[in-house]
Amino acid sequence: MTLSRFYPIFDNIRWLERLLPLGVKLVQLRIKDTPEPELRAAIEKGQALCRHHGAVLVVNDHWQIAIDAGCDWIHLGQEDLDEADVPAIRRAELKLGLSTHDRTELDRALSLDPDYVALGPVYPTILKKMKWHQQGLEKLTEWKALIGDVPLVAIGGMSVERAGGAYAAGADAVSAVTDITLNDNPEGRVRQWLEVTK
Ligand SMILES: Cc1ncc(COP(=O)(O)OP(=O)(O)O)c(N)n1
Ligand SMILES: Cc1nc(C(=O)O)sc1CCOP(=O)(O)O
Ligand SMILES: [Mg+2]
Repeated sequence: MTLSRFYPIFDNIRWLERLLPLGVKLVQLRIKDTPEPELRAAIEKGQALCRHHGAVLVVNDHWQIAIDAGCDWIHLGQEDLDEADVPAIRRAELKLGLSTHDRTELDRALSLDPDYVALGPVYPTILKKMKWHQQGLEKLTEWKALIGDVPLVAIGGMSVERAGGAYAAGADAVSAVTDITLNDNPEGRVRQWLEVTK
């Protein structure tokens, strides 16, 4: 299965309603601090919107709701893995993307036979506080050599202008949040992303 090269991440379904019609084919719903009924409804709606637009939805963190809602993909970080029932995720035939930041995390991720591995933050990110400042493009090249055919996602401080460097360094897909959501014209920015990633 080939992962779409552009992989934006949003924190609510209003972004999906706005941007899926432009042709985004892979998107993550990363919803934090939201009570269960609202969260479940958002994931179900996100899945329906993605199906309608022929896009793939990746649900961040909430693996049980993703299973219940019949979703196809889940993304988990290392702390999420401490709590998640990976065999249940596999039994439900969800594809699994995993975050990595160092070799120990990569070894753990690879032991779980992931459907992609994400490396970040490639550049400094303003979205969340992290103990890693920036990994750099060289680390993407190192990761790609280590993971072989497993798709590699570059995340953290990515922009339209930086995407080419990440692909050249070995990334198969590039994720972005604030490059789109803080842009004065998110629709225009997504069109630029689609142009550089086609
Ligand atoms: C594509 C992608 N890569 C990394 C992350 C980060 O996941 P995690 O470390 O679990 O942190 P949170 O996003 O849950 O704060 C991601 N979500 N997506
Ligand atoms: C959610 C997330 N995870 C990261 C990691 O390195 O695991 S970096 C990141 C934030 C990405 O946002 P932006 O594109 O605005 O920098
Ligand atoms: Mg997480």
